[in-house]
Amino acid sequence: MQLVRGLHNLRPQHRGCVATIGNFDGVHRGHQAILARLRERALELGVPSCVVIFEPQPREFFAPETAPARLARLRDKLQLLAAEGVDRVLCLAFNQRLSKLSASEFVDTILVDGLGVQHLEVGDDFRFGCDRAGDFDFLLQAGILQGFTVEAAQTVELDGIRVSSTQVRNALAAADFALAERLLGRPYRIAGRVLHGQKLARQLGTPTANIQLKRRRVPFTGVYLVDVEIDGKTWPGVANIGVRPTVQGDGKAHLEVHLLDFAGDLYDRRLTVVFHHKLREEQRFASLEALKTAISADVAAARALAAPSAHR
Ligand SMILES: Cc1cc2nc3c(=O)[nH]c(=O)nc-3n(C[C@H](O)[C@H](O)[C@H](O)COP(=O)(O)O)c2cc1C
Ligand SMILES: Nc1ncnc2c1ncn2[C@@H]1O[C@H](COP(=O)(O)OP(=O)(O)OP(=O)(O)O)[C@@H](O)[C@H]1O
Repeated sequence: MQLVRGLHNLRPQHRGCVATIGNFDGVHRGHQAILARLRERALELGVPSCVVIFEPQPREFFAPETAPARLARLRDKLQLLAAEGVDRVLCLAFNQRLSKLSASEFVDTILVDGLGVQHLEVGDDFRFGCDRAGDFDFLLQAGILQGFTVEAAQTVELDGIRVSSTQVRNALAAADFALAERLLGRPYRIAGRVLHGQKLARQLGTPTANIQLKRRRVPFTGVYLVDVEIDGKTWPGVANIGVRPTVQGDGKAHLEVHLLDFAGDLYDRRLTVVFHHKLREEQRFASLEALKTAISADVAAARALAAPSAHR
């Protein structure tokens, strides 16, 4: 899959494609359906498929404080899109200039002049352009005038509710990982490389692998029973995801995991954490001693749940 960053990096050979536009945070089952249809249309027309995404996402640009935490960072989104058979991603910087483009300027500069789009696949609720003035009907009309077709992707619902990134976030916040898995079509995972921490954990009696998150905010916090995948092997563990209020870190989100039955060096290794069950909220303890006692109880609780006889 090819990544093109910015309109200015589009070349004449990039013209002619089928495209879709959106945030694609999490690449959930609704997204997967739209991408499957896009792949079909690309094959029929004999042109590449292109997904147009924005960085930052529009809500993060307009309201950085209240925009929801991302389900996945850009690197993971690109991997998921590649796995869905997308040929090309056009990643546009969402800035003042882009936010001011009217719906027709958006169509002209990005879709027609930039991509030479032949077919556009979008959800029927898709809105775009300054003040979100452009909608599906606007695109249909523009397509008739400018020579491209537009199709509304079939809405994917689960139990009567439209699948959306918002619904996945809500499921995760409620620690309903089974629902998140049904919405995503795969378990929710966070992957990253193991960094050196403050080396406090050993003093606390529970060695932890600190996984680099490369983002300030995460969609949920707390202490969880997890599985950790390392080079194709899976280990049960207990994880804390949050800001670690007791040790007053840097205010950034951290993901730390203690593997129940593993001894060895994990520094620099790439781990994938799969969340199963919430044990408790992250707390601010009065002392490190109190934190140590709580972590021992977490490990015991995780062990009981992870035991082969326990059903999870
Ligand atoms: C199972 C588990 C539960 C944790 N719960 C909390 C918590 O409730 N509050 C908190 O401030 N830190 C919590 N932590 C994080 C510890 O503060 C952290 O592991 C410790 O500061 C060591 O950090 P270091 O690895 O960077 O040295 C938890 C860690 C683990 C492994
Ligand atoms: N359940 C769905 N069924 C069909 N198409 C969908 C579904 N969800 C999103 N889409 C379409 O996929 C494209 C990308 O969607 P986008 O990621 O912007 O929204 P979303 O998943 O609904 O997220 P949010 O909850 O943040 O609004 C859009 O064209 C959108 O209409």
